[in-house]
Amino acid sequence: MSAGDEQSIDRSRILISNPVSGSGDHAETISRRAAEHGFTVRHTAHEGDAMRLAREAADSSSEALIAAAGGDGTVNEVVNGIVAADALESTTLAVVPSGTGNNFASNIGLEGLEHAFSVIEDGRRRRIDLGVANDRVFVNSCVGGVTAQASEKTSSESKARLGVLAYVKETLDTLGSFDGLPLRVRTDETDEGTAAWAGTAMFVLVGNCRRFGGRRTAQANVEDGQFEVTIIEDASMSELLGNVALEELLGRPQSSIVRYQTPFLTLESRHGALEYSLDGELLEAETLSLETRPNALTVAVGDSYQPTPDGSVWPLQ
Ligand SMILES: Nc1ncnc2c1ncn2[C@@H]1O[C@H](COP(=O)(O)OP(=O)(O)OP(=O)(O)O)[C@@H](O)[C@H]1O
Repeated sequence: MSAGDEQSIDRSRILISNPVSGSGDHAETISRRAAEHGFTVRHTAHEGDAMRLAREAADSSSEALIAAAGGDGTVNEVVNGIVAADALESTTLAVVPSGTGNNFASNIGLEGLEHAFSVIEDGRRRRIDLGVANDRVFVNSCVGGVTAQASEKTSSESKARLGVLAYVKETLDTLGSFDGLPLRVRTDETDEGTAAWAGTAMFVLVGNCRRFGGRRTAQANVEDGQFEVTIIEDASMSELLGNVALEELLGRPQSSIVRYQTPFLTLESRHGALEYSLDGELLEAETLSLETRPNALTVAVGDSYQPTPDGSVWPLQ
């Protein structure tokens, strides 16, 4: 960087843009709009770059507004960078949705690129919970047992009817069979030497943000300092679907669907390392220790933002 570049940098407004997220044709528009709003723009060159750039930006400013332009993966990296710089107190996160799923953006009430810039200027600031899994941070969810491929393929009709379970169904349809996750689960209420739950899970969802994806996939309250955990036990699909219908009808959990609300939990594999997805980014671990950091991240949110999914209370429907 030349001395001239150095002088033109506004250290308090940095936009980190992933040029290949989503359809990959937005970088120019975002750069132009960002410059109009006084942002210094940094483009990522490869995986991991958004985290590095966010860390540098958060480190070099006493009061930073850092915008993540991309999808959930970019947001996840940027938040990890802010945490690595130990700059949560002095940083506000903004999001300019330009990824494929943009789950986090819709969770904070953003309706698109132009709307995101108006929220940056005029939107409320809220402090939301973060999730930590071993040494990595996540904003939306930590998922085990369902592939990213399955979540991409899941139809909106299926999501509207089945919510989170649509992903499980899609996985089974995609893979034909799924061996399940051999797990022991401990929560804050587990006594020493015992497990809150042990068995083979088809699916584990540790939710932090309000929706898992789609419109009806209620997941968690993002300002309560708690994870909302859903474990789908190994069961036949017809049994599962019946239980989902019963849960909706009776308003209480059925067998094969286990739910916890807890500020921390441990997922221990009983057979080697398992693969988890943190906001869509993969992580392999034999033991995953998860805890919330309550109200840790300041975020610019749209008018439609609310911390709970559609005002639901636990257990979520
Ligand atoms: N210049 C780059 N070239 C290739 N990959 C990149 C580059 N910059 C970032 N990446 C990677 O691109 C991946 C996808 O980014 P991101 O998740 O933001 O978009 P998306 O997958 O389209 O959206 P969503 O996750 O919301 O569905 C991330 O894993 C990130 O590390």
